[in-house]
Amino acid sequence: MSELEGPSPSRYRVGFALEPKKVHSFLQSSLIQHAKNHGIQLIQMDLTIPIDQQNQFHCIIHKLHSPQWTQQLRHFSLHNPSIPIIDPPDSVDRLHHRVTMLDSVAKLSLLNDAVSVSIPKQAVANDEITAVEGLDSLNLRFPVIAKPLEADGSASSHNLCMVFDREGLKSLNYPVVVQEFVNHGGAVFKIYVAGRHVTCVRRKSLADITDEEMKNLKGAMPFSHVSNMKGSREEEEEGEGVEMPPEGLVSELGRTLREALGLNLFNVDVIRDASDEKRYLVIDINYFPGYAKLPCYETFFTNFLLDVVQGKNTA
Ligand SMILES: O=P(O)(O)O[C@@H]1[C@@H](OP(=O)(O)O)[C@H](OP(=O)(O)O)[C@H](O)[C@H](OP(=O)(O)O)[C@H]1OP(=O)(O)O
Ligand SMILES: Nc1ncnc2c1ncn2[C@@H]1O[C@H](COP(=O)(O)OP(=O)(O)O)[C@@H](O)[C@H]1O
Ligand SMILES: [Mg+2]
Ligand SMILES: [Mg+2]
Repeated sequence: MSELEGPSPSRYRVGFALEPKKVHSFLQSSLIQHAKNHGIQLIQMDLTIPIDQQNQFHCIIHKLHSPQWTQQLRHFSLHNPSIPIIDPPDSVDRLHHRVTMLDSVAKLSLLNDAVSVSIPKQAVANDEITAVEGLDSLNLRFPVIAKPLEADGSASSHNLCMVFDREGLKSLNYPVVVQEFVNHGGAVFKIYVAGRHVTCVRRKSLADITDEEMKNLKGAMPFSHVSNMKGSREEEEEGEGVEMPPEGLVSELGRTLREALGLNLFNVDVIRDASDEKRYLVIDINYFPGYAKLPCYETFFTNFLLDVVQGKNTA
C-alpha cells in the first residue's frame, strides 16, 4: 500500500482505487493536504492485495471497471456492510451505456416547472440501415450526432461524429446512438455532484449550425473532447456570453439525479436549446469526472468526504 502521506494523526482513512492517470489528475497534493487538515488521510489502495488485508478504511472510492475489481468490491462489501463504497458498481455500470445513462432523466419530475429538462431524441443503430430506420421513426432530420454506444471510459468511447447526410452514416463505427443535434449557443453546462454538494460550470461546446451552413456540409465530421479543447481566447473556451442556468435548477437537477441514479460522484452535461430558452437537455452523464478542473475542488471534495466519514452523507 502506498500511503500518500507519512504517518499522520488523521482520524479518518479514505481508500482510492483509480487508474494511474486518474491518480495523477485527481489526487493532487493540494487535495491531499486540504483533506489532511480536516482529519482525513487519502490513501492510494494497492490493487494487488485483497481489500481486507489493507489499512482499515472508513470509506472506499473507486473508478475501475475490471470484472475482478467489481467482484472484489462485492465480496468486501458483503463482509463489511458498514463501510461505504462510493459508488455501488451496478449503479455505476448504468452510466457505461449511452441509453441507460439517460434513462433516469426521462423519469424526473422537477419542482421547477418554468423549464423542461429532457433528453435529445435518440435511437440505437447497428448499421447504416438501422440508422436510417431509427432517424425515420423519430422523424429526425440531419444534422445528427453519432456516439459510441459504450461510454466505458476508453479513448474510443469519446470519438463522436457529426453526421450531415445519409452518406455520412456509412463511415460510422457501429453500434452507435444517433442523436438529435440541438443548436445551443456553443456552451455546455457541466453540473458536478459530490453527494449533496452541487456546482455548475460553463464550457465550450459545438457551434450552432444554421440551415444555410447545412447546405454546404457533407458527410460526417469526427470530433472528441470539445469541452476541453483550447480556443484562441480564454473566453471562447468557456462559452462566454451564454447565460448560466438558474441556480435552483442546477441544485434540483443535481439532487434529483443523485437520488434517481443512486450515485454520489458524477457530472451531467446539459445544453439549452438556442431556439427555446426554457428547454434544457441532458446529453451526457459521467461517473467520477474531472473534479480537479473545478475552482476550489479541494474544498468541494473534502466537504463531501467529511459528510461520508461523519455519517452525514444522506439525501
Ligand atoms: O480527465 P478529465 O479531467 O478530462 O475528466 C474526464 C471528464 O471530463 P469532465 O470532468 O466532464 O470535463 C469526462 O467527461 P466527458 O465525457 O468529456 O463529458 C469523463 O468523465 C472522463 O471519464 P471517462 O473517460 O468517461 O471515464 C473524465 O476522465 P478521467 O479523469 O476520469 O480519466
Ligand atoms: N445532442 C447534442 N446536441 C448538440 N451538441 C451535442 C449533443 N450531444 C453532444 N454534444 C456536444 O458534444 C460534446 C460531447 O458529447 P458527450 O455526449 O458529452 O460525449 P463525451 O462522453 O465524449 O463527453 C458535448 O459536450 C457537446 O458539446
Ligand atoms: Mg460529455
Ligand atoms: Mg461522457
